[in-house]
Amino acid sequence: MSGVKLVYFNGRGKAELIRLALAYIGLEFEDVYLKEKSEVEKLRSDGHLLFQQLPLLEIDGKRIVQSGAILRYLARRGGIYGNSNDESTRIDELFEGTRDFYGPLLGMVFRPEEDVLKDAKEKVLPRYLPAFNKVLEETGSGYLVGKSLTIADLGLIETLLVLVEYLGDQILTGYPQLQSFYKNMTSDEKIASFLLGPHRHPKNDQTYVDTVKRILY
Ligand SMILES: N[C@@H](CCC(=O)N[C@@H](CS)C(=O)NCC(=O)O)C(=O)O
Repeated sequence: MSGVKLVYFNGRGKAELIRLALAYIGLEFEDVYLKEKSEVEKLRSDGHLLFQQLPLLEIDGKRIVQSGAILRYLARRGGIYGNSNDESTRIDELFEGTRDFYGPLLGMVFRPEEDVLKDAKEKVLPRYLPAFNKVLEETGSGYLVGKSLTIADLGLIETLLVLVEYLGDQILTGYPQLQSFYKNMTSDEKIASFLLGPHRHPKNDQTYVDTVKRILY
């Protein structure tokens, strides 16, 4: 096992935030996209997937699964996980909030026929947009916790990027702190170069949805 490898399906899903985190903390890595069911089955039968699921990060001779564990590992390694137990706990609260916010948005891509979009607009957005806007207003630093970027900010910007991409930037109207956060984060040098670079996976489209369904179901 050599070099850093992120193994996932050919899409964003639970891997995109890991790609952003790897790029942000400056680790060179290779994206390994599995496109066939046989490739996933091989990893499973080789015993490389603890719970039979992806993503999988190979790094420094280790194999790590569970996106939350991978992201925290990278956050600790890159110094974007706070400086005390209290700070890390606050980061966890907000980071978990971004993951709960992001989850239903993935459903917009996979199950548009099930009114997921309507549900997202009526239930998910009113729960998370005001809450994150308020936190940013309280810290006043442009970041969710303290005065510098943490993994919680990366979680939030990835969620907002998907939201704006699918629903348009008017979705942030009425949330001034989130609008400035979106603007500042997308113009951050490291984030902007990730967004323009080779690791940013293109918007999930029907081909992607079909491929994932073919591999998984
Ligand atoms: N809690 C796990 C969930 C991983 C997960 O649901 N992976 C999906 C793809 S996004 C998968 O591998 N599904 C195949 C399966 O469950 O057999 C994580 O966050 O990494």
